[in-house]
Amino acid sequence: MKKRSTFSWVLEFAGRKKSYYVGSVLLAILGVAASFIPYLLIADVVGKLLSGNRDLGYYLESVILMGVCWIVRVAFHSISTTLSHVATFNVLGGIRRQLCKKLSTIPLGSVLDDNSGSYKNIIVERVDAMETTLAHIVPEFTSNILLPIVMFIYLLTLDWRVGLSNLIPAFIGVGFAAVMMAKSQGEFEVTVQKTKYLNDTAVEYINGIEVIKAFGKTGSSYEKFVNAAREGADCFINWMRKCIWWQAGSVSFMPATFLGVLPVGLFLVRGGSLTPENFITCVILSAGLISPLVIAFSYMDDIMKMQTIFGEITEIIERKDMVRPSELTKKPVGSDIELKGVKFSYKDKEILHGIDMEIKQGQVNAFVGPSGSGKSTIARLIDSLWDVDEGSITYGGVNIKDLPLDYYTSQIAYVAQDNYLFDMTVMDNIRLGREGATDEEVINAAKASGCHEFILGLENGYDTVVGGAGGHLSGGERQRICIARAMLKNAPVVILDEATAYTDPENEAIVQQSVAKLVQGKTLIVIAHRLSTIQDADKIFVINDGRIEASGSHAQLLSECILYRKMWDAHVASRDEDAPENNAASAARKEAANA
Ligand SMILES: Nc1ncnc2c1ncn2[C@@H]1O[C@H](COP(=O)(O)OP(=O)(O)OP(=O)(O)O)[C@@H](O)[C@H]1O
Repeated sequence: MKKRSTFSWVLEFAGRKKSYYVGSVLLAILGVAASFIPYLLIADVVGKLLSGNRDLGYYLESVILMGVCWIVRVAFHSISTTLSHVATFNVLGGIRRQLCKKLSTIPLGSVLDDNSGSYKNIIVERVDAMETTLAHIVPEFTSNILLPIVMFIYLLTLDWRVGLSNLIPAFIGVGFAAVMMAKSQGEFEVTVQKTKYLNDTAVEYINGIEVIKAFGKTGSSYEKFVNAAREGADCFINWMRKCIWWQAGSVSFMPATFLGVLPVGLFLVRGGSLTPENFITCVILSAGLISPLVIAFSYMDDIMKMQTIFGEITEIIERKDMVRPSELTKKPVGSDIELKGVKFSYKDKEILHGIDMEIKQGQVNAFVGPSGSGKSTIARLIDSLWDVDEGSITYGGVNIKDLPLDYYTSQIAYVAQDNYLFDMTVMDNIRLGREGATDEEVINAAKASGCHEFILGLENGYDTVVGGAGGHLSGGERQRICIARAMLKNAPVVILDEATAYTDPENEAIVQQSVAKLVQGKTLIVIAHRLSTIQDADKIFVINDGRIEASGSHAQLLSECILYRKMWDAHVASRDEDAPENNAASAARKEAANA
């Protein structure tokens, strides 16, 4: 596929503000015209002075005209820069929106493969870093490149030989700049990688600070961060070392137009083929070429940085989405779920080696098996967080790949091991379960999931803002809020991945009661390590090393499956307080019987 240019991405992200960039360029061009006129006036004034003109009025008019041109130039430049800033903020907003949207449409694995710090770095800092360049480059690069071009063409019309002589030092300077760019492109990418690594290490250090303190690893973890900072600094220094001399050569020669104009011009004046007036005009115009060129070339470095950042952004934006139709064309019948020959790998490691299972509507199903056997992976595939590599998953007889993502996600309520709470109020965190739910509905869901009382006990009740990832709440409280969220969603299929993982024995009964209410009349898939919590399930799947070892009821498996029996014996031996009433499946049954 042909690689899109940074320019075309910028225009796409600018959206309806594209015309602002166009306006910015047009005004920059008008600004160039206003900047050029004073040079013509100066040349004319010098010519008149040399010819002995003593008309003061003429000189005064010229000075006023130059002042007007200056004001017009500043006005055009300001408006041009304003327009370009508005368009640029649109571009940055567009990029951030598209990046965030993309993270929700690509498979979860594609997101998890990278450190969360790198995403934060790209979405916040890297995008921010483009602001100055992008906003200034359009008006300033345009005018600073255009003005010397216009002046150069005028110089050629005055005397083509003197005009061309301007290019001698410029060519030498460009040669230096080309070498510098060739040398620094690779180096710059390394510095970007190192900076990213430094950022990731900092985020890791902050996220893991609790573990670091608990295990007394402050020194070693800090060392990793310091090393990353040192490597980052070293590669910047290395980069500078490699290009500093070339950069010095470039900035020394590039503006030194007089190195060409003076000897050539003097030679021509001496030979009589160039008048002294034209020679002075050429020298003035040549001097005027310098500063805009220097400014224009100072943007080269920024352009390169911007290209690298765009490379990082587009790498994410061009990732393959989970392909799903936008319209519901095949309507599922019921909510049976069937997996046929499902294979799945994380990166290159195959985790599921051909899973076949049927999950019947309204039944309680359980996944049990050793840690790392693939239980959560199956649950995530059913929840469509990843796509299967081989085989299929159907919902109500329709392949889930043929169902719109919005529709399918509305059918499944997934309570994961570590459900995330956002840094917003408890009310809004629960409301995430169903957009538009009223406060009353949220409170009812909280009551049903047994968290109403503890929420009322919080500082500001339902308006209490929980910390990032729910850090201000206990594990059990977070879990109950997540169950309330799932309850509010009221989806026909409920997946509970270790729903009681964080719960102490006292609270487990409360959570189990909430779960029982949540799953009433629904298809339940529960992943549990405590086998007593699922012994009344309609169907238990024993997963072992990415395969289904056996399936059936608790009684069937006890007599037919050695692995299950071993797990049960181990559980019974370790269990001391799992009472039958603390049991998700049996509690669900009791609720169903009472209903
Ligand atoms: N995002 C990931 N990237 C790479 N490997 C992963 C990822 N998630 C899980 N795995 C690996 O896949 C295997 C199955 O993991 P999974 O979480 O499905 O097992 P599990 O049976 O649910 O385990 P547990 O009972 O301990 O939660 C494990 O070896 C795990 O290390």
